[in-house]
Amino acid sequence: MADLWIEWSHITKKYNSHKGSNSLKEKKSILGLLDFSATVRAGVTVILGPEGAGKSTLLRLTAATMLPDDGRITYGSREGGRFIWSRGSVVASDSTSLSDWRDKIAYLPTVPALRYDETVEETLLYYAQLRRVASPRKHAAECIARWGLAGWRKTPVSKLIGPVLKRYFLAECFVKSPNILLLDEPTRGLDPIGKQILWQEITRQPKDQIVLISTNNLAFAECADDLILLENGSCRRLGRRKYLTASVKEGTVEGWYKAMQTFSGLKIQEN
Ligand SMILES: Nc1ncnc2c1ncn2[C@@H]1O[C@H](COP(=O)(O)OP(=O)(O)OP(=O)(O)O)[C@@H](O)[C@H]1O
Repeated sequence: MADLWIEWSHITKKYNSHKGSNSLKEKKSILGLLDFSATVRAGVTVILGPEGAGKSTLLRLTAATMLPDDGRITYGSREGGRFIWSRGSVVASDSTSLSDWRDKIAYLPTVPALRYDETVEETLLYYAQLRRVASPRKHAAECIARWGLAGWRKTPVSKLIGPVLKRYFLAECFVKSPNILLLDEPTRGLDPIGKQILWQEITRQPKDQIVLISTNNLAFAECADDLILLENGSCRRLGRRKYLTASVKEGTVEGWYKAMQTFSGLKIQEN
């Protein structure tokens, strides 16, 4: 898909939290995103920000697993039309539907919910077939090999644990060959080899794909073409990584993030 983009326009999302005992429950509103506006184009964009800044909220909304309270999200491409939706209503669409766009998205939440009794090989083949990739059997087998999952090929997914399970979930996202790949904290719980594979896989993705990654791992954020800095639910900075990092003497994402921190007291916990 050529010239793909996502535009978030004045997105606000609040969560309701109920505190106290059942009879005296106090309803409290917690800010997820506040008037968030930004646009990303094809390439790898890493979302940074302190704990609770709204990184996961942004990915959830973009994956359309949750509705914003306000604002609109536009998914667009030169050939594939345009799709704009806001609070669950379609504002404008060029012959595409939300489910058409969702089919183009693979999303890895921080805590994936689905666990299958089918084997690693069966599920990855199923997803390759579902996405109608060319030669699905070969595609799934290559994915298994690349993610170092050959030893678990015949293992039911429900029996995987730890870093191997994380590698499987990542392989599942990549096997779908999506146009839009959304990864929430992909390095969390991953072993060093898994991190290396992930880096290779991200950097070898087609350049017309949008890859959005939320991470607290500043070394890993060096894989980005663009960086978004979120603070208190809003976009504080968005720009090319190489220009942003060139503005600090270290020339690294970590150096740039620390420089931003000195102005606002941002704190990040690496994993
Ligand atoms: N399901 C939920 N119910 C209530 N509050 C929530 C929920 N999900 C997120 N929040 C709150 O919304 C705010 C933004 O959370 P979010 O998870 O989007 O931030 P984050 O930047 O991803 O943080 P982290 O780096 O800790 O994952 C936080 O204050 C969080 O506690």
